[in-house]
Amino acid sequence: MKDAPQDHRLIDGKAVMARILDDVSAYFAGADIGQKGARLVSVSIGDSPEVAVYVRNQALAAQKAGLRFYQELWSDEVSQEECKQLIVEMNDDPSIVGIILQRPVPDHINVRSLQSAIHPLKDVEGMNPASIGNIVYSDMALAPCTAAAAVELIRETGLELKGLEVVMVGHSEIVGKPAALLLMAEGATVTVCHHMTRALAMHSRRADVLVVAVGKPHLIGADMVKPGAVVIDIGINQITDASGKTQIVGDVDTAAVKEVAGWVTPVPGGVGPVTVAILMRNAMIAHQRQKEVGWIC
Ligand SMILES: NC(=O)C1=CN([C@@H]2O[C@H](COP(=O)(O)OP(=O)(O)OC[C@H]3O[C@@H](n4cnc5c(N)ncnc54)[C@H](OP(=O)(O)O)[C@@H]3O)[C@@H](O)[C@H]2O)C=CC1
Ligand SMILES: Nc1nc(=O)c2c([nH]1)NC[C@@H]1CN(c3ccc(C(=O)N[C@@H](CCC(=O)O)C(=O)O)cc3)C=[N+]21
Repeated sequence: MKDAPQDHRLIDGKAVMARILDDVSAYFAGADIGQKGARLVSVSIGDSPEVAVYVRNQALAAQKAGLRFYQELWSDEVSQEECKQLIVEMNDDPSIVGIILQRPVPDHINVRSLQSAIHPLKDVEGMNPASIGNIVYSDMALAPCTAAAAVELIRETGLELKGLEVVMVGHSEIVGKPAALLLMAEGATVTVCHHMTRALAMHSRRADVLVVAVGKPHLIGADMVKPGAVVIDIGINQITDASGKTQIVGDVDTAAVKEVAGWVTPVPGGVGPVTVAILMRNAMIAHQRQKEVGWIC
């Protein structure tokens, strides 16, 4: 059975997304975006099913936000140099407000070096090392989208993050590490767990807020959660059930955990939509900054 969205323990990511997109579309409706309009460009290198869902939702959200959206699909045989060259051309194109480099990329591509080639003013995903560096200095303007979405959803509960025990499970560059930094900046006491952590449950059971980004269905069961805690499920996993139907689930056993936790984000309908909305908000911030420095008139 599907979880009913009106269940008060489930945080409604789609409602949060709608609210953020309203603000962004009001901005772009009032902003001078020139004759060509403002464009967001998504770059995928090679085909990947997990990227396809994300890109589809980005295109829909961009439309709602009043942005044009272009999808570039580069061959998985493209060279590092060619990619860099194409990114430099996009940096110089005033009609492009932001560039998204979808992950994963093929093995022969150095993703970090390509991410560095995206100009920080166009880095709407906040993944350029310079942008990541800014969050160490607590400058959160262009923060990585999924990490920022996790913070946004915790705020939705009305809880003050200051002083709370937060346990972050997963320490990837794209999600876990930046989320831990953002949560620290919010005043939480953050413990970061990963595959070498001994006794994960011992840590997770102490958490007032448990944030999970691993990619393993049902990693977090009810016995691993403190009663009344906030559980933010970032995982997106495609599974095939007993009847052969494919389904998207997170890293948390939502049905069981919501009987113990105070709040849980559902998958789908939780972190995913808010991630996409934050990307649009980052595009708005990027546009404002590009105007301030005279990149666009
Ligand atoms: N909703 C959204 O917007 C997004 C969702 N995702 C989803 O989030 C999940 C994580 O993504 P991503 O961070 O990119 O994945 P990665 O595979 O890059 O990272 C997974 C992390 O989980 C850790 N880990 C692995 N096994 C365990 C374990 N048993 N206990 C604790 N930690 C463990 C790994 O640690 P170690 O490195 O030490 O092995 C690693 O830090 C995926 O399901 C992905 O699809 C990702 C991006 C955006
Ligand atoms: N550079 C980069 N940044 C990313 O943030 C990134 C990436 N690469 N590669 C792929 C993963 C995956 N990811 C998703 C984000 C939102 C949804 C999403 O909107 N999901 C909806 C809809 C699901 C559906 O339509 O079935 C939901 O959870 O409700 C999905 C997947 C971002 N990722």
